[in-house]
Amino acid sequence: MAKIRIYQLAKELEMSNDELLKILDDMGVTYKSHASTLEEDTALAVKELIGEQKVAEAARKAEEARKSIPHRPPVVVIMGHVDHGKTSLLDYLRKSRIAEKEAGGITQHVGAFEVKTPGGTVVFIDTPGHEAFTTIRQRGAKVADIAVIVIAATEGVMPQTKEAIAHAKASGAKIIFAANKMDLPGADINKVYQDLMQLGLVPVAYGGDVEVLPISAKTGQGVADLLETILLMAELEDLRADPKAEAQGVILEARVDKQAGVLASLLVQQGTLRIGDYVVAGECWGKIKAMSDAEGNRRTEAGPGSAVQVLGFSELPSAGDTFTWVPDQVAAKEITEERIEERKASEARGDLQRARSLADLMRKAQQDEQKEINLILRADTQGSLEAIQNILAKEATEEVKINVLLAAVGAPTESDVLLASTAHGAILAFSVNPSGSVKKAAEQKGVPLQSFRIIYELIDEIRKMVKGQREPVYKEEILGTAEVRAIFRLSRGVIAGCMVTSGKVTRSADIRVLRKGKEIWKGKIGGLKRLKDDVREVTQGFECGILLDGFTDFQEGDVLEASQQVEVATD
Ligand SMILES: Nc1nc2c(ncn2[C@@H]2O[C@H](COP(=O)(O)OP(=O)(O)OP(=O)(O)O)[C@@H](O)[C@H]2O)c(=O)[nH]1
Repeated sequence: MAKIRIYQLAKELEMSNDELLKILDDMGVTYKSHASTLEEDTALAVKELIGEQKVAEAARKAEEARKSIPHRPPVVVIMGHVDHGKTSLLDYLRKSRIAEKEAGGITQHVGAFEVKTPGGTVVFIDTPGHEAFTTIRQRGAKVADIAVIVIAATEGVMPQTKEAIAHAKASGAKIIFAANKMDLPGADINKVYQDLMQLGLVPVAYGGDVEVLPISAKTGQGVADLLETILLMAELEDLRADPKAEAQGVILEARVDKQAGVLASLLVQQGTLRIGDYVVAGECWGKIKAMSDAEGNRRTEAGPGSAVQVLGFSELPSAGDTFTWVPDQVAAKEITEERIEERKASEARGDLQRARSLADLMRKAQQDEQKEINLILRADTQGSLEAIQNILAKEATEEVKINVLLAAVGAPTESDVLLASTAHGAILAFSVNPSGSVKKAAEQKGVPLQSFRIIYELIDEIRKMVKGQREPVYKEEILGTAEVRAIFRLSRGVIAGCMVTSGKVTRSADIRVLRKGKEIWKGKIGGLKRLKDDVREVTQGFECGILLDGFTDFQEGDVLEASQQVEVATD
């Protein structure tokens, strides 16, 4: 930028001459009039200053806009080891809520309920345990802001307590511990403190920042303090939601009622849902015909933090799907149809890339530029677990952080698979055998699960994973061949009508076009059809239509050779 006159710069910066002159005064720049020329350096400095001011102004406005959005109640899930008192605590909270109401108040299960306290409202997810929570999380929806993990003070931290901590951490929820059963003579809160310390969680009572509240779900002792702590934590989190926004939230549960039809419980997270609104959730849509809340009251609208049961979905939505408001039926139908099409196309393409080993996971993580690898460790003894964790700590590098979600004694469980699947992690098992059902679950969800018997093999695997040494070696495997018998020129491309003459042709295969035995093109398939349907593969003896990605110049008699790259074991 060369020299510039003040009025020119003012025009460029879309401000008045006087405004710019004032800025120059503040900067200590001397001038005669608005027609004076500014040195290049000065003009640049002015521009920079104005730029900074604009950014600051935009940030201030954004913050102001955020602050004008009202607070919303925190959503809490209760987790913990079996029999530690999750259901009892939920029951107590539910009852205390009804007690305030007139006698005879009925409740209905709508997936969540509100507890009103003088300090504010708290929404509790009405299903204890992490299964429900994780199923919801699996679909990518964040439901709970805070997890209350119940620990019986008569027993202390138990295996599922650790699992619950891992689940809560993986979801990004804040954690509050409730040391339960304090009414029993055997209760010892110090044991709970010490057990938590062992996990690296330092309770407030020991100078740390981990909240541990003594309660009794039976007598209700401490429950008010627990609610207060939840609300305090929520205040720090500054949770807000705009009731005027388009309604959006999560499906908590759904079922078919023989008389009423599809009943879906949902939690409104943003905006206000009203009778007559159209919504889409996954591949389903609905027009809200009726809504009712946990008190059994009919509702005409539901704002942020409300859990309601709604009537009006066309089909059964899945728990964990997010729902969003759409303007009308046309939009609702179009969006869901598009989603169904997309899913079918991706299934036909065989898109679902699944990591099968740690090395796969590592590579995928690198592709996604993910810097953390999430692992679940399972071993036969505490000693082996510690040894493995020490090794992991040593092997992690600047680039690759290893995050142990859960390290526990015993065989991997289905809940581990859920956790790994939500966190895109892997399970390493040492000297423990995963059951058949767990292996199957891992397979289905695409979670790498590797078992080791010899510690050095496990160390080796971890090293390779971290150092990314295990460069995959691929070899080509011929799947089959198809012969071009007819050529169809359509608006969307040229389709080769083929007969599969050997093996099979799959949608994801690499294709070589051979003419008189010579390769004339190589690439991918753009579409594979049997009759009118998109298919994943066609086997020998069947006819199919093949559309290639970037090749249209077919001739009858051309041979399409399908192959795929397979990874060769290097050790
Ligand atoms: N004395 C006493 N007993 C309690 C308390 N909380 C729960 N219990 C009892 O402990 C047992 C287990 O409580 P639940 O609430 O069913 O525990 P849970 O964690 O929901 O158990 P699962 O649903 O099986 O995982 C029941 O017999 C309860 O009555 C408490 O604060 N004090």
